[in-house]
Amino acid sequence: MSELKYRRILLKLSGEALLGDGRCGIDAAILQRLAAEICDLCRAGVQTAVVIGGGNIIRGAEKAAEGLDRVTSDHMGMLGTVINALAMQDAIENLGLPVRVMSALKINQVCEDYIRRRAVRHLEKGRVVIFAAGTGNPFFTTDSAASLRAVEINADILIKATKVDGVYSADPKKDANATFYSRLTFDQALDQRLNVMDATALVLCRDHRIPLRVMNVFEDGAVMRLVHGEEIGSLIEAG
Ligand SMILES: Nc1ncnc2c1ncn2[C@@H]1O[C@H](COP(=O)(O)OP(=O)(O)O)[C@@H](O)[C@H]1O
Ligand SMILES: O=c1ccn([C@@H]2O[C@H](COP(=O)(O)OP(=O)(O)O)[C@@H](O)[C@H]2O)c(=O)[nH]1
Repeated sequence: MSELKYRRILLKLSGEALLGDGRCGIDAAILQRLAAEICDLCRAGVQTAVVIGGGNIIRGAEKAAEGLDRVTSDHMGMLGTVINALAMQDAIENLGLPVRVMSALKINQVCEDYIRRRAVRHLEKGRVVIFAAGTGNPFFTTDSAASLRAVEINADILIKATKVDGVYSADPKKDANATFYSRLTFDQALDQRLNVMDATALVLCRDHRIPLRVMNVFEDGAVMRLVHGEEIGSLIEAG
């Protein structure tokens, strides 16, 4: 394969993608496949940091709509991301790669606290770093956490691996006539309210000039091709 285009990436994995055909929880085969892809990236020399969502376990806003206090339900959502992160840590470790979960909430009998300088050090040593518990604050999403960590660790790119092939003119799951954008600017995504990522996440990437790729999490080997420069999914850049 060609030279690496990106040497340090922040990979945002959809929590919901871990569901598979189930209604709640983690599909072992999907977890294994994603862990293997992360290991391949690391072995190819890509410093790989990961943020995993929690949509397969709990979404705070949905629980709040059912009557639960919003802050409490967001705390539950963040703990859900820790569960996913621990599962991924185990899967990666079983494939023989060093990996650390770092949590934005303090649960240091379970995993490391998030400390930026330590995270960067882990990456430099070739360890996979999984950032858990989102930003540590309610009312945010793991997409915002992914943007924040990408900026903090100075990632070359943020890759959002999700359930659609990229960014469309409208939600392709709801509008069959939605057209695909292979390239667009953050301002375009914000102005046109292309809800593939929340505004906080988009603004952070825009202001700190971190390019964002949105791609399908179910496409085997796509992240590897992407880090070698192939155009995959949609690229969102500062204008
Ligand atoms: N303009 C758009 N282009 C692409 N996807 C969109 C758009 N608007 C809404 N979506 C939806 O956004 C979803 C991805 O965001 P989200 O639900 O946060 O997923 P994730 O679980 O990856 O965080 C897609 O599955 C898609 O249905
Ligand atoms: O900084 C954060 C990140 C996440 N969450 C909570 O964790 C849940 C799971 O994350 P998300 O919905 O982003 O997961 P994904 O859509 O990526 O699976 C969210 O619904 C929120 O309730 C939060 O409160 N603060």
